Amino acid sequence: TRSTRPQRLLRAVQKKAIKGDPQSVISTIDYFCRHSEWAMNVGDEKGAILDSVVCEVSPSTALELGTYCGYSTVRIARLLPPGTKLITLEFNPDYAAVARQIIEYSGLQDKICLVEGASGDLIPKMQELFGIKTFDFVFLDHWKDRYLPDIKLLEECQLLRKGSILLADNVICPGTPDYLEYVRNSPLYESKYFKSHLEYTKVEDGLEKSVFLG
Ligand SMILES: O=C(NC/C=C/[C@H]1OC[C@H](O)[C@@H]1O)c1cc([N+](=O)[O-])cc(O)c1O
Ligand SMILES: [Mg+2]
Repeated sequence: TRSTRPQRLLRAVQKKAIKGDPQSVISTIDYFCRHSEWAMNVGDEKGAILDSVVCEVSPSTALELGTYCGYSTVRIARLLPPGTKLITLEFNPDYAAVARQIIEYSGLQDKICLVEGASGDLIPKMQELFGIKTFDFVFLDHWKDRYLPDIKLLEECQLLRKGSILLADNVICPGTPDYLEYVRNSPLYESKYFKSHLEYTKVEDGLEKSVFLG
């Protein structure tokens, strides 16, 4: 049977990127998605905004919802100081299998813990599985209708603290209207929109950065 797009993306990384070099893995994926096949990575333009927020927060504990092929996982982990952990949750086992290989190829496997499963099931287990008290940084990039229920779950499980930063992809395209309405109107958050474009296109999209006020 025909290979899948994630498998073709992985093959491009194994063929063209330098093993152990996260930046070359990132550049190879961006080149593949611009010149061969579009894929739903956060991409280079929004990725630069993601980089600047990760550097500003310099998190000790970080959570990513929606690994896909591991592009943003590698982008985030390459900026984390030694001894910090990025936990990334992926529901789709085929995506997870590709992401594991891309993460390993980048050489960042010691900073990343990829867990397969539904975010709604795994978030309440973060304390027991990883001894996590609170997350300094959360990147939301999974199913768009799960953003709102999952941050409410993070609140209920007391996994956010004063100053925790949420960064959400695709708040315009495909769009997360209920999430946006919540973080922009709830007294629990201070929210800011970073205008950009849908990865590898001219379509408007953006990232929403929200500080939990506790
Ligand atoms: O659905 C998107 N992401 C959620 C991914 C959902 C799938 O991967 C994680 C989950 O296991 C599910 O199988 C998405 C879609 C577009 N898009 O343009 O359609 C652009 C993006 O940046 C996106 O993150
Ligand atoms: Mg996205």
